[in-house]
Amino acid sequence: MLNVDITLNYKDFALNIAQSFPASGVTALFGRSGSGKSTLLRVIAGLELNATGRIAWGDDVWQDARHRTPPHKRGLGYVFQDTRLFPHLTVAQNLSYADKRAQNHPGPSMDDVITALDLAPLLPRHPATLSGGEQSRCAIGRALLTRPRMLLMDEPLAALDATRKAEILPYLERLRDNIGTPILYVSHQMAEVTRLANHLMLIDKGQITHAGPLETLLADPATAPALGARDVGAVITATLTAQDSDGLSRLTCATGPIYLPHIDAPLGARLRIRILAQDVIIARTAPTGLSALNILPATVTSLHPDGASTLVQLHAGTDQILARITTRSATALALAPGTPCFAILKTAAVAPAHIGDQPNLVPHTKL
Ligand SMILES: Nc1ncnc2c1ncn2[C@@H]1O[C@H](COP(=O)(O)OP(=O)(O)OP(=O)(O)O)[C@@H](O)[C@H]1O
Repeated sequence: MLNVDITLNYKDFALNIAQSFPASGVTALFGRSGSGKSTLLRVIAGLELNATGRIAWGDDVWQDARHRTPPHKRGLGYVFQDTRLFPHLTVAQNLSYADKRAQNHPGPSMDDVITALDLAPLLPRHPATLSGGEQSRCAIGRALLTRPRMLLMDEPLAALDATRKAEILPYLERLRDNIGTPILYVSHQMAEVTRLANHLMLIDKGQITHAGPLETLLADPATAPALGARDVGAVITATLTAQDSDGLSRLTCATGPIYLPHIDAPLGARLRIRILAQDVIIARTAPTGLSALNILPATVTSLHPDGASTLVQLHAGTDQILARITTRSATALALAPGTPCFAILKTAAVAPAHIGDQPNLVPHTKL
């Protein structure tokens, strides 16, 4: 566990953080531009000399009033959007450079990293001959081979276009589930965060406003203002059960089947699906003669009116769903906590980028 209790004052900005960071899985730090994400990473790394307070990794105190552990002795790894690979070295040499200087902590072997990131075909090449996504994979591999206690990733995919990003996200899911190095992941892309993170922290004006398991925070209407109207939406867990001949994939979630455009995953895969609140509509009775295929029985948990629109939190089996409807409709349907209803989701509303593997974490010590 990383414990941070620090203050840092710039002329027009103050960072005030009192927070514990889990030492497993992927913790996403999400906030708008200028909220303090990169500054917090630099404080943890020991690069902000004006930060006051205490930082400790378990019993190992990195900073207090009397002492400050230099950055290179904290056992942290970094990945930035600028990959910073050594241009004169091949991929293999970049990786062995890190391997030879590795910290004396548990961590993945060279083979583990090459397999997880599919680096074998790239080993003889120089960074300049690689695509942006390939360079990112090498940079992540190199950082992991320093066997860090924690990997700090500051918008590592920000320089990539949507296609390259989609290519690299499955590799990051694989790292999360197979390598076990805890990751603190800075992003302002909610789609990326919901694919990767199992823990979420929202930061605003230099303070962490919400922290908790990703599923819980995304289903909490209190976090909606921090996420912004377009990004509000819960995640549900579903199992891929069939590939239908008309091109749809059938999944089973807590309250029954749902159908989505073809998902390229093996049958039985446990998937995490992000459902945006703006894509869900609500009916009091089971609709008939409707084109939408996904009609989930649910119960209203709470209502959160905000002017003309109302955010409705629903329970659908063990899943929670958020729906944004007009306040007029919420009144017309007489919705109240406990009201049984149906949550309706258009099949095409779920973008492929919003479907990922359900996290299946391994403990760090497995390695
Ligand atoms: N060295 C500095 N001196 C003065 N102000 C700074 C300094 N570094 C950062 N700031 C200010 O601190 C605030 C937080 O910056 P930071 O880079 O941490 O934000 P961020 O959340 O990472 O943003 P982005 O998503 O745009 O990268 C900003 O208002 C920035 O202008």
